[in-house]
Formats: sequence, C-alpha cells, structure tokens
Amino acid sequence: MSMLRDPSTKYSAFPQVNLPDRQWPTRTIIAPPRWLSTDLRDGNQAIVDPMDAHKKNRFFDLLVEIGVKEIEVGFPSAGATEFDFISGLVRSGRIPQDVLVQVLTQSREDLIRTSFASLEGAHAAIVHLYNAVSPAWREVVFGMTRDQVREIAVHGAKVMRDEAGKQPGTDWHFQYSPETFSTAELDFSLEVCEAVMEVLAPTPDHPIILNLPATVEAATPNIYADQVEYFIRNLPNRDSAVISLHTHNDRGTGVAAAELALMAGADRVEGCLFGNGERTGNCCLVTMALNMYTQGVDPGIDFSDIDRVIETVEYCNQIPVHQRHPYGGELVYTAFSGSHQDAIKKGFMALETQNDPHWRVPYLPIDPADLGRSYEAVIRVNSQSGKGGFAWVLEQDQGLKLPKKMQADFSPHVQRMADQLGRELNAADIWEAFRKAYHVKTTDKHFQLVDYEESRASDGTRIFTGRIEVGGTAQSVSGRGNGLISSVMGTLRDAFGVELEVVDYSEHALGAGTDANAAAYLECRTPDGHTIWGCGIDEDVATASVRAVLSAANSARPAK
Ligand SMILES: CC(=O)SCCNC(=O)CCNC(=O)[C@H](O)C(C)(C)COP(=O)(O)OP(=O)(O)OC[C@H]1O[C@@H](n2cnc3c(N)ncnc32)[C@H](O)[C@@H]1OP(=O)(O)O
Ligand SMILES: CC(C)C(=O)C(=O)O
Repeated sequence: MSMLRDPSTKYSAFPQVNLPDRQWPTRTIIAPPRWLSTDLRDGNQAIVDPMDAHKKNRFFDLLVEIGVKEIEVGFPSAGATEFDFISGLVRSGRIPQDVLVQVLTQSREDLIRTSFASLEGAHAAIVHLYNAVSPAWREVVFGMTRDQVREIAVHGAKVMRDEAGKQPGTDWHFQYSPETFSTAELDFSLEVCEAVMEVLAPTPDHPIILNLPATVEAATPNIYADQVEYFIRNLPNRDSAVISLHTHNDRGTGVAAAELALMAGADRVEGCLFGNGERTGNCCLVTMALNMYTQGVDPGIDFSDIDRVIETVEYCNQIPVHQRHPYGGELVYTAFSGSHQDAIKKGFMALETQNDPHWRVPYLPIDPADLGRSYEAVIRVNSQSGKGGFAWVLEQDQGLKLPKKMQADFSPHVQRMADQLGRELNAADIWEAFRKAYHVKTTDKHFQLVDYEESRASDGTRIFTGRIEVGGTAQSVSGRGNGLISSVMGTLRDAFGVELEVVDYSEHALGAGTDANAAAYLECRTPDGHTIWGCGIDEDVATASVRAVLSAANSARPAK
C-alpha cells in the first residue's frame, strides 16, 4: 500500500459568507479611499535588514512628497532604532500639519505606554492597537477563550484611552485591528470591535479607525468583500468608525481583495509601495492607486515620476521592483512581439491624427508619459518582432518614417541580424543594418555625391548641381524641380549603365534631434523586374532625393 497521501487533504475549502443580498458586486469605485502607507512598519518588519533612521527618513519624505497623508512610521516598542526614529521625527518638526503619523502596538500595557512616549509632542497621531482574534491564534498562540481574547483588546483600549488623557496637547486618533479578521468568525470580530468602541467612545466627528486585516490571505477576494460588507452592515454606530482595509497577498490577490472590499463600503486602505510587507507583501498602493487612475478616478497620490519612487523604494527596502510589476516594472510598457508592436504603433499614429483625448493605444492600459516614462522603450526589437518594431525604433531614433512597402523590403535584413546575434537589437544595431542595406551615409566605394549645391530659381524651384563619382570616374549632374530625379537617373543610365525605373517617391521633414532636415524614399524597378529601394538623408530636400537615387543605384549595381 502506498504511504503517499494526497497533500490537498490537509486543507479545506474556505467557507462562504451568508450574504445573499450582497451589494458590492454592482458598485463601482468612484472616489479614492484614505490611504495609509505601512511601508515603514509592515514593510520594514519584513525586510532582511530593517531600515535605519537615514532610510526611514528618506522613505518618509518620499511618501509626503507623493501626497500620502497617513503614514505608519513604525513599532516604537520594537527597540531603540524604532523608538528613536519616531521620537526624532516628531521633534524634527518635519511632519506636515496635514499628515498623520501612526504607530503600531500589541495590546500589552508596557508596549502601549512606550508607543505613546515615542509620540510625545506630536500635534496629532494615530495609535494603532492590535490583537489576533481568529480561532487558530486564540487556540494555538494565546491558549485563550473568546472572552479572554476580547479582554486583551478591551484592556489595551483602556490603557490607550488613559495614556492619551495624559498628553492632552496631541490630537489623538485611535485605531484598532482585530488581527486575522479574515479568518475569524464575523460575529466575534464585531463583538470585539464593539467592546473596543465602548471604551474609546468614538463619535462621527472623532471616529475610531477599525482596520480589518486579511493578515494571511486565505480565500478568493469576493469572500473578503463579503466579510467587509457584512461587518459594516452589522456594526452599531457605523458613522463613528472609519473602516480600513489591510490585505496581504498570499494568494496573489491582495489588490483585488482591497478593491472589492472598497466596493463593499470601506473608507481607507493600508498598503505598501510596490507591495512590500510580510511574506508575499501587502496590498500594493502603486497598483491600487493607478488602477483607479486608469478608470478616470484621481487617486490623490502622485506617481508622475515613478522612476524616482522606485529608486527610493529599492534603496530603502533593498528589494528590486520586478520588471513585470504593474505600472512600475521596467518591461511593462515594452512590446517585443510583432503583432503587439504593430498595434501599439498604429495606436500612437491614431493619437496623432484623431482629435480624441481618450487614451486608446492597444496593449498599453496607461500612457507611460503619465508616469514620467518615455515612449522610447515601448517597442524593442528581437527575433520575435515585426515591421512595426524596427520602424518605430528608426522613427524614434533617426526620425525616419519608412514607407510601408520599404519596411517589408528592410524586414529580412533585421530578421537576419536578430537571428544571427540571438539577442535584442538596439537602436544602433538597427541603424547600422539600415545604413548597410541602403548605403545611407556610408563612405564605401559606391556611387558618391561630391561638390554639390542646392539653390532656388527666382520662381522658387529648387536647382541642384553636383557630381557623381565612382571608382575614380566622375560625372556632373544637374536638374531642377520635379525633373531632378529623372535627370539624375538619366545620367546614371548614360554614364554608368545603371537602368532603373522609378515606381514611387516620398519625402518628409526630419524632426528635431536629428542631424539632417529631410529624408527621401525611392522605390525603383530593375529591367529584370526586381524592386529596389533607396533612401537619402540630407540637410536639403533636393539633395536628399538625389541621394535616394544613388542609394538605389548602389543596390542595383554596386561598384567594384
Ligand atoms: C500582523 C503583524 O504584522 S503585527 C506586527 C508585528 N510586528 C512585530 O512583531 C515587530 C515588532 N515586534 C517586536 O519587536 C517584538 O515582538 C516586541 C518587542 C514587540 C515584543 O517582543 P517579546 O516581548 O519578545 O514578545 P513576542 O513578540 O515574542 O510576543 C510573544 C508574546 O506576546 C503575546 N502577544 C502576541 N500578540 C499580542 C497582542 N496583540 N496582544 C497581546 N499579546 C500578544 C503572545 O501571546 C506571546 O505571549 P507569551 O510570551 O505569554 O506566550
Ligand atoms: C497589525 C495588522 C494590521 C497587520 O499587520 C496584519 O494583520 O497583517
């Protein structure tokens, strides 16, 4: 008989909440919640080397700068580093009047007193009390009954109330977390919160914050939303409480749970930038805030320079932000694959030509520019890429807007290079391939243009004169206006035996940042029916078009 047991028998399904008339599924988030950053507390307690005062100060300043108004700055009773940072911050006068700092304490008398001591002199502060309430913690951690666990909370609340009374100069706010709320019986969480409210006597003008943690995420996010809606609907004196959410990400749905619970009626969200926090982290405030932003709701937190935010967060946490992290990751606005590149490029073209202020670029849920990112990295080229990829890079890097048919002509060159190199092609690689393929700006031994001049006749027509040189032989060329290209073609045919028929021609101005003013593209056919493309780039349009002719001629009959 096998000794192996199906491991899933160790676990059981999370029970549903009996809430048949739940309201949250039909609601929409139309306003931002109050945000609390717990980067300096839940985030800090979860990193390998907790932040020193320098890092904590830097993180605090960043949070203030981006507009976070409630900041949990630490756990004062954890030790001297925490206590000194918090009391130092309070004394420094660096806490803006509209920012509330918060500290966390277990519901133990000595720890609560230490927490109040750390905040001495603060103009306002939130003291956050917690104790776990769910059966596993009651039985395994505390070995206590429900009544005894409720008593831990009530006793802590009394100490809080009394300590606050000793420092009347501070505008104290109280927060209570029935830790492990999401795995506890709802009636018990309500019972404990009501008991705490009785002690602290909150009012609608001075409400208590009841923070409902998914300390360990244990169910699908709809269950958490049900729990929060149930809690809110059954809480007496709801108007004297701010309902706060504190989710973790053990199942990968910390943001989703907070979003649904917000729809269930919560007022406030706790989390960390880029989802730092215990184990798999807390609700990611960046993701949640920018999710709102992309629905047309201003989250009230400024991520318009997201790279600076990332730099500080990575420095303080010593954890890199993943390349695929929503909104902030290095690769989240980058398409390597051909069909994505094609659609994105068309999306940007449509933005330019249509008068619609709404963001409608396929595959990009948000405008990278809103986060301070450039469009350069939106499309990158490797062997999975298509025409849209290199065309985008040439346009961004060189200002060239290749005609569609020319893109098809150039495509095999790029594909060959990508396959040969087996790596991403950067802008310099693509430009090099282009220069080689069309003899653009090369000093090879092909047809060269020398001693040329462009001027204008009195009627404005462009006049071109110059010489074509190849292998030591030179021939003068000249032409004007629309006849210039056929005149140069004629010289090539008569003097050098290059026979080409012009099929199509286009030109455009080059944008700022490029070292020339005009680009010209020429599609030609050889006598045996091959298509040949030429490209010319120069300060003047006429010279660019002559160069396009020579570029095609060089491909048609490279000189020895
Ligand atoms: C879900 C969260 O993230 S909560 C935040 C957790 N953060 C931290 O723990 C970081 C800061 N903490 C610390 O530095 C330390 O834990 C300290 C200094 C606060 C306390 O340290 P210690 O005195 O060694 O206690 P420790 O943290 O191990 O706690 C264990 C005791 O506290 C009790 N306890 C745990 N939580 C609570 C609570 N909320 N209320 C009351 N008692 C509690 C436990 O039952 C245990 O009691 P026992 O010793 O009688 O068995
Ligand atoms: C103290 C509470 C809010 C907490 O961090 C948790 O339950 O995860």
